[in-house]
Amino acid sequence: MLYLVLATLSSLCFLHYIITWCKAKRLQHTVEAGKVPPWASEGLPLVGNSVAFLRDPFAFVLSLSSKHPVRLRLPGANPILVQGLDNVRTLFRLSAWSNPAHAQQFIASRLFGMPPVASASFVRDNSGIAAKPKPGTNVESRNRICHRDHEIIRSMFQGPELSDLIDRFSGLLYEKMHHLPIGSQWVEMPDLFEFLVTQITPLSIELLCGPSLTKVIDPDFVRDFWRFDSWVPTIAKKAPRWIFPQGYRIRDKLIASIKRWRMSSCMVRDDEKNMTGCKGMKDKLNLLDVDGWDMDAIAASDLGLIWAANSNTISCLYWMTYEIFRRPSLLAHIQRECSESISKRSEQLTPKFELTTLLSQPYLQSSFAETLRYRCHIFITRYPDSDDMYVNGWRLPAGSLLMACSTVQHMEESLWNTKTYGKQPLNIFWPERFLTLVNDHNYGYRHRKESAISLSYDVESSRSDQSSAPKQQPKFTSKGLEGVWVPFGGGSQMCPGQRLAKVQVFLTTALITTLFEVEPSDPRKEIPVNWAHFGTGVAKPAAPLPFRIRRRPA
Ligand code: HEM
Repeated sequence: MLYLVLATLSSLCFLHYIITWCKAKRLQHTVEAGKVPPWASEGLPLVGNSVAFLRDPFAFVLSLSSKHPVRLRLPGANPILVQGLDNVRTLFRLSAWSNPAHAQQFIASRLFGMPPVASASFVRDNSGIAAKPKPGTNVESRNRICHRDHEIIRSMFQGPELSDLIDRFSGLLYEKMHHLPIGSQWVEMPDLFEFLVTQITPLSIELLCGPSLTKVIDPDFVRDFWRFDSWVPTIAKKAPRWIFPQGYRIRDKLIASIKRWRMSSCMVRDDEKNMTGCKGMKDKLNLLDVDGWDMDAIAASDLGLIWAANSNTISCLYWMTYEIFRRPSLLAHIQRECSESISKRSEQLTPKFELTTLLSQPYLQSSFAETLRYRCHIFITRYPDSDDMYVNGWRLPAGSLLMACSTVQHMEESLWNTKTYGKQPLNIFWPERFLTLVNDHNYGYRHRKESAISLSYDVESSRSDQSSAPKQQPKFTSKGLEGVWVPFGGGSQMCPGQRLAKVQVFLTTALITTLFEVEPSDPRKEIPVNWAHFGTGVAKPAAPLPFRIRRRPA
């Protein structure tokens, strides 16, 4: 009897799957303008795509057709996943049509604990992010939170304050690396991720908030910050506080520390103001005049910014150093490029790098690009709230949550050259994907017959592949990657911190590879990914990577 019930149920599920699949296919081939995307094929009638998504999100998004948008049935939301290169490009181009306020409200209150009375100010403001309010809106200028927040962030990370931030980060990093208590003897370390987190996070936080938050107010802040980071997927899925009190308790503690730091900064004498953080963080205090905002709201918003500034960048730094140190020939290229970038005015003990030269080195650039291609799994969201959005014949109804997924673009075979002339499949880290030879117009990553470089970078062969090194100097290229390589999103809402992230990752990699020898305990060990974080940004490792380290002779 049980078998009969099970057999009937699975037949029904299969039938349901076939019906939704056929509907999707029929719609895909319909030419009528303004068709709404079909539902993705689903196995179980009531739970939609939730089970498949929660069980293995990576496999799930790759199992969907990658050519057209589909509607998903997920827990608590029915977003439209925008797929297909032209559709993703159009979505990014139409970013200004979508209203980021809803995502901002969700992220600020749900993820970073902003009181609802303050986070509601985002959706009360329908005047848009531009300096000029949208026609027909009538929001008081002090309540134009979307525009004011956007302006503070833009001037901090893309405007005049950026070069100051870069200089300060460089200074802090040189100091840190010079004084790291590691000498000429090997030191065994339990985990590369923990090492980078402990060394680099305090610098990034000091850059924004000055030294007192992590040194005086709360010496456990960095440890708690990364504990909170591990709870982000759970909290983002609206898990209730009474079931997971620990994650919320850590968040409350971080917010309380930031609030104490904010209060203490207000009392600092004028001649000590440079100890209280960067200009942008001070400008954020002006938001206290927005209706509903108080110091709790500012502290929650600060936590969001500290998270945005650390979580992805340090994870990217980890995967990039992990790949470099397990591939001796790649390490040799990187060390050569770093040595070429050392400033002539450098002292012997602490080499200083010419940033412009460092940032344009081909192997550093291609390793960074490939790390983000391979390891970044982020949902980039857009929300058309008042009008339907039209994307290449598809009508995306107003009020729908639209998502593009970096994984879909980064793993789509038809967008990348993987087959010819020794090129590597997309499930392998291979920086040469982004390299081409000078005077060769057949770009490495695109699907073309001729290939630029055919180096093999698997761990096995990397120890002996020096002989196959290209005779010409390779060149980094990212031409034509709009909508294909999307770790920083796209269009007018693209990540404002990408320049700073690049400087932080390049400079830290340069100093570590120049000053230290680092040996993973087992270079062949593939570090598994913690898929719970899928959709939130650069992947987190699911296992420690023990290594040993010693200072290289000067
Ligand atoms: C490898 C490192 C990073 C990655 C992969 C990354 C990725 C992203 C992505 C995909 C978005 C959404 C873009 C869109 O909607 O089109 C975003 C937004 C944002 N990122 Fe980054 N990011 C990184 C580093 C940083 C850094 C270092 C900062 C600041 C110091 C930063 C600050 C922000 C902020 C404030 C936003 C929200 C912007 C807004 O709402 O207008 N990010 N980031």
